[in-house]
Amino acid sequence: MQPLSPVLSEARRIVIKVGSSLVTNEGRGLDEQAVGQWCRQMAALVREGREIIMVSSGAIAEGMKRLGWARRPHAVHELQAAAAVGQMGLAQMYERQLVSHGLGSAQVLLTHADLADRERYLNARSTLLTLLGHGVLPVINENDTVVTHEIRFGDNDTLGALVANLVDADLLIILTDQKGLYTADPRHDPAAEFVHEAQAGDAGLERMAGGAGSGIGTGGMITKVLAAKRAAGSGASTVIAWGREPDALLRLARGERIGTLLVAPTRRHHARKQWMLDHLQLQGSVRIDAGAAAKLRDEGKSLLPIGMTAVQGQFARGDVIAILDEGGAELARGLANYSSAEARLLCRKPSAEIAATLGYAVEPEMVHRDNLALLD
Ligand SMILES: Nc1ncnc2c1ncn2[C@@H]1O[C@H](COP(=O)(O)OP(=O)(O)O)[C@@H](O)[C@H]1O
Ligand SMILES: N[C@@H](CCC(=O)OP(=O)(O)O)C(=O)O
Repeated sequence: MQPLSPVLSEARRIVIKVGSSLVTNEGRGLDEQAVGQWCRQMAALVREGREIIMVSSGAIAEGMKRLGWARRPHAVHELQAAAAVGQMGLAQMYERQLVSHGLGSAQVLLTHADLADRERYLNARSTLLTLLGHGVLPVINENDTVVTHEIRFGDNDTLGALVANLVDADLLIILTDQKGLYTADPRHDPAAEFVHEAQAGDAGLERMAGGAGSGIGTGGMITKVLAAKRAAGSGASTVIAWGREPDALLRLARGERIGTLLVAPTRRHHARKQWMLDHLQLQGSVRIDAGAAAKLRDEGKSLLPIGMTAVQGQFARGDVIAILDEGGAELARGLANYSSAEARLLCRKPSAEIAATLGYAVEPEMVHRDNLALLD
């Protein structure tokens, strides 16, 4: 047996994506038994302190079955109608199964526009982190009924990767109908060899995964390989594994090497920091006092409004801003929770006064420490 992998066993925040063919038993109808198995394992992982987010496909396949359609329609409005019908069944099934294993559940439907817009991105992130903080397991799908064709994620592999980026996950697990990635599509090439491990983003992987999908799902392996590359951008590694492998999730979380592991070349904090440092054009900055600077630098704390002494420039919630020390030297960069206009009103105010000052409070921090990169 291969040695245990710390990339797997040390992952605290995990996004788990399951594809349509698994969830709907190859299109025959929701596979509640399989979903029950994953829910049991996810509940056990949450109890041991891991944070789990699920991305589940299957709405269109289940909707087609409920509507009695044998073939996948091409018209977008028909796909959207099927998704609306099927999503009801998906959500009910997850809720039933998660509750039976003692977990609260929440449905989150996202579109591309939600993640492209800075403010909605931060809102989605806050909501998901709040749900995790309450021990509730979010079950995400694309909001198929409102998206137009051009801006669909289409496959949920991409959505899984973007969610992993959104919440700074350590690991993305993609469960599918194959044991993992092969050097060619095993449905068509009996000589295809299994790939145990590779580096996420390796161009050779994209050539191996060129073939189409199962016919039930939309992506095939190529979207999984590209999802791994995307997830690696924020430092998350990806595992592609067979969803019917007994106790796959528990075994992976113990570090067992099942499936294909696509390792992110850079670790999480480094990748995020690099992303912020790569922002050449900052919209503005906040100046902070010596006490706040020490909290950020020495204790790894968030920046609270009380430590801010001045605000320069024009920026919106979600923009990357510079954080300057008393002398004006750049100390850190981070994502602003409040716009420059709001921040000006919040300077030197305790967080308890944010709501009274602005009429609302989004977060107690000006920049949360998870969204903050200290300069060396
Ligand atoms: N190199 C490859 N290795 C494994 N599977 C491949 C490869 N290339 C194409 N595939 C196909 O991708 C399918 C999985 O993708 P898909 O049907 O979209 O699943 P899901 O619904 O889980 O997202 C497999 O059944 C397989 O036929
Ligand atoms: N949002 C869609 C997912 C589309 C899809 O087929 O995804 P996948 O099976 O993950 O390739 C649904 O729920 O049907």
